[in-house]
Amino acid sequence: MSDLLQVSSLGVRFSGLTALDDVSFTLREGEVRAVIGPNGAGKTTLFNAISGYVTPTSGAVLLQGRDLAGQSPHAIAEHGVRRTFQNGGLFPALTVLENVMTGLHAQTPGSFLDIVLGRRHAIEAEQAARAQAHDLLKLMSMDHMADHRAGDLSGGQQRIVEIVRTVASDPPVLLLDEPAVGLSPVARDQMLEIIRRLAGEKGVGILLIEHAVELVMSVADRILVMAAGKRIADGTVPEIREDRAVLEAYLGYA
Ligand SMILES: Nc1ncnc2c1ncn2[C@@H]1O[C@H](COP(=O)(O)OP(=O)(O)OP(=O)(O)O)[C@@H](O)[C@H]1O
Repeated sequence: MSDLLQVSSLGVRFSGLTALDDVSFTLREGEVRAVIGPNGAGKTTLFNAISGYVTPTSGAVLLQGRDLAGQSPHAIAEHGVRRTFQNGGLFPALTVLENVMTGLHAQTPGSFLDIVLGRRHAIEAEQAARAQAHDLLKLMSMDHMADHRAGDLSGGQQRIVEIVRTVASDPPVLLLDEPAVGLSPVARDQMLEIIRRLAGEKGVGILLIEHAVELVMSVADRILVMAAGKRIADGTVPEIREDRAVLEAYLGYA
């Protein structure tokens, strides 16, 4: 599989504090890549720098060869690097299906006015979007919730719908910030399954911040370990389990 994203020597400094120090890694198509590290390691800063919410002080973020570093969050999302936030904000009064359709909106030709005026191409586009949203919900085993109001769903279900909405536009890269935090064991398993399917069946490259190490070990293909703004290890699950620097710096024993 080819590299989708190449992060090279990325650095972020906040007036005197180096929050991210010369971090490099790659993300392949269909790969689940976890980023772990103790509090203050720089994980959120890394996500913010990749998605444009903070401006990197140095380095590059190449998406399929094109450098996105320093562009606005909106431009980076348009290029296909999408992220979810811990409280992503679905439209609570809309149904699950309608929320997913809002994620397709950018791809759907035909303005609201066209739809209101009943113009044929707009109606066809709307029907196609509806069918596509259903397919996506089915792929994520959420189709039975399609007509529920988003505001009536549990927190975990809302987070799943937010992920479905985020991937509705087929972004090549998805950044997930602690998707499983606070979920029940059942919802957590469902979330893991969804992450695997997005990578395995849709080929999305997924970058995942997660504190629950056992969850990371069960879902990630490769793990980037950070401490104090630096990359301290990078490798497959067995490699990371054996890595001395990780055991010492992250897990706290020598
Ligand atoms: N906007 C900011 N201004 C100044 N310092 C910041 C800012 N954002 C983060 N930092 C600092 O940068 C360092 C890295 O923080 P960051 O939030 O990226 O770590 P993290 O690994 O995500 O931690 P956690 O697991 O606690 O969320 C910390 O020392 C933090 O205080």
